[in-house]
Amino acid sequence: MAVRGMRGSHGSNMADYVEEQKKSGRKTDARTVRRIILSFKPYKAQVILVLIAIIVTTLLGLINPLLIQRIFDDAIGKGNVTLLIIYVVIMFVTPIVSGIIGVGQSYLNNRIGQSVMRDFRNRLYNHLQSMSLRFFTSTRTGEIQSRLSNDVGGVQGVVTNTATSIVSNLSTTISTIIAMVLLSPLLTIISLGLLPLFMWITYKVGNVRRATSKETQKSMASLTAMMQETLSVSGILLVKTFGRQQYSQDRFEQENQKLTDLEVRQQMIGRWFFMFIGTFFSVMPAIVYLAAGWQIIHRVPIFGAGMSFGTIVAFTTLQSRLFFPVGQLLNIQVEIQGALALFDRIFEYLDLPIDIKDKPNALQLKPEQVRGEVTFKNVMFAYKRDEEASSDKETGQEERELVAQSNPISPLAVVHTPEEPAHQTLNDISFTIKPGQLAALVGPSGAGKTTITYLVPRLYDVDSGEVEIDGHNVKDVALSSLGSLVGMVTQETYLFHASIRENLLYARTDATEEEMIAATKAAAIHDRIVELDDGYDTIVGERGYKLSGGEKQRIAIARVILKDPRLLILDEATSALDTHAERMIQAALEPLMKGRTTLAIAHRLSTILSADIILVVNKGEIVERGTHQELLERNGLYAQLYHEQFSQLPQEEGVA
Ligand SMILES: Nc1ncnc2c1ncn2[C@@H]1O[C@H](COP(=O)(O)OP(=O)(O)OP(=O)(O)O)[C@@H](O)[C@H]1O
Repeated sequence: MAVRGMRGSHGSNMADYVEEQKKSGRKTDARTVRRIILSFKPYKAQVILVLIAIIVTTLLGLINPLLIQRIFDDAIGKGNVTLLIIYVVIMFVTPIVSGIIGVGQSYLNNRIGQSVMRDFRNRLYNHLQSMSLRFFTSTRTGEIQSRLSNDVGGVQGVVTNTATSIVSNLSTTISTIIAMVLLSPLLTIISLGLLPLFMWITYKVGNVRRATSKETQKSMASLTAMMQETLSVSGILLVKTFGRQQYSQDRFEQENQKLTDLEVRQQMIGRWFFMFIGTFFSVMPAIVYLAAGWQIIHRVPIFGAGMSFGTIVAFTTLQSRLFFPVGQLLNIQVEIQGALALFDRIFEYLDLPIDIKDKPNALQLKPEQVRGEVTFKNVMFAYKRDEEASSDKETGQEERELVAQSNPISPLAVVHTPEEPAHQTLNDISFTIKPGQLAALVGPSGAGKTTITYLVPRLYDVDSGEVEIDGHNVKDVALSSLGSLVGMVTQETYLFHASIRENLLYARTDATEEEMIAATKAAAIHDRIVELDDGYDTIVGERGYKLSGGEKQRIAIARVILKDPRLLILDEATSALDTHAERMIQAALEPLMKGRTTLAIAHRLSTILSADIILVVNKGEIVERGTHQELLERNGLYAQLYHEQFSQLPQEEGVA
């Protein structure tokens, strides 16, 4: 198993876990099993009820075979009709009672099993929601979805049926064997002598099944990721505009074929073995007839037990009763081994350490009490090498390289050699933005502007130095509190596949209709929305693709206006809009920036002209700072950027 992805401090828990797993497969198995059992704890009462039901039905199941002996030897043998009728009535009633209990038991089974699955899905989803951005930038979305759906779905059968199936089959087996021993120890030894051998082989088959199962899930995740990447709006756009349909299809078909082969292999593992066991159990009665017949004909009571016809019939009936549960138990063992692999994958995600979380007693800052001063003090930051940051430990270097060759846009495609040092993204960044001020970040592409903005709402944590809001280190502030203080308008607008109203109210579910309309009016989008067929109830496509770029941006701006954050982070879109659309955006932004501290990655002349302070970023450092006039006079990088990029922009845009 590739474990490279889990090196470094962020992955140390996982690395230990995997190391341990390698060292002692059995110990981890025990640990996995213990964790699975723990997940049943909230349903203890129901589990006990199921156990009782199982024991009762098992005992009921023994009554009929044992009665057969009595019917032959006591009732028929001695010509007692009354006894015969009594026994027959009992034989009628027992299966009915046991059947009714069985129905109740399977209802409980499903209830418990499904509840455990629900808990797993909830835990996984909640845990993943708490993971930092770092995790999502280094893991394929499809991979995450696959764990939530395929893996959890894969263990469903085991969780709903296997536990009870084990108990019920085990108790049937044990009780039947006891009854068999009571009838004839010799015949029991003859019939069951090979059982230990079967068990051992089954264990081996199970191990192979487990390995294949892990492979299969990996392949399934890969397929899901591929679908997710190429069948999304952006993905299909890329495929079509590059004319790479054939290439995508080939890649998909290849992985799909691999999955098919793996599935077939998984189903076929141990098939021969189970055929052998089946045959063995079918011919066993013949051997019993031979051994028992021999005893009766030659009148040789071995182990002191005399053999009767009743005993032979009862014994073979018991024996046939044994075939099903033993077969099931052997099979279950194999299935459990497979399921353990899936549980390992689920637990792996649940064990991922959360790197950005609240301190104990984290500060809750009330938005109305926050003045909105933002300070960076000697901030150092580097994106961890992908290897360290990646939580996707299944994806080793080889796979990354493969992905890189086949899909250069995948986040996994970043290939680093282990010797490559982490690149310092931000170096000694210090600045203060006073309450209500507008600070504009300007600088060449890749300079680190976006990264600076990410540190304010703690999407990433600084390596050293401090980021403060009103003098409080953001690391001391509760994340939920930061979330309500900071509003972000990103370059790429993300809208849910829902109505415009729902998308707007996402910012504040309790906003009134008037507040919502005031926000859309401020963002200069209200008139456009009411023109749409369904007005505010118009459904926007995934990522809002049915709206134009400028409209989407204005909806996103209205959404933030509705949220009314104390601090605004604005990443102005670089995509060129026509002058009219630009003016609309401009009109939308002005009320948004008013009265709150704004940190803007500025691409518009109007924004930099109205900025209280311009911070010029280059290669992770602030190289110049000041107002537009001051910086022009310095004739440094800003002046150069200004002359190259901004001074050619349309004049009206420059009017702040
Ligand atoms: N998730 C990430 N993992 C690793 N490196 C990253 C990540 N995101 C950005 N970087 C790198 O960090 C550096 C700064 O990126 P950043 O996005 O902050 O630049 P920027 O100034 O905002 O650029 P642009 O104007 O093009 O958006 C770049 O070299 C970039 O490649």
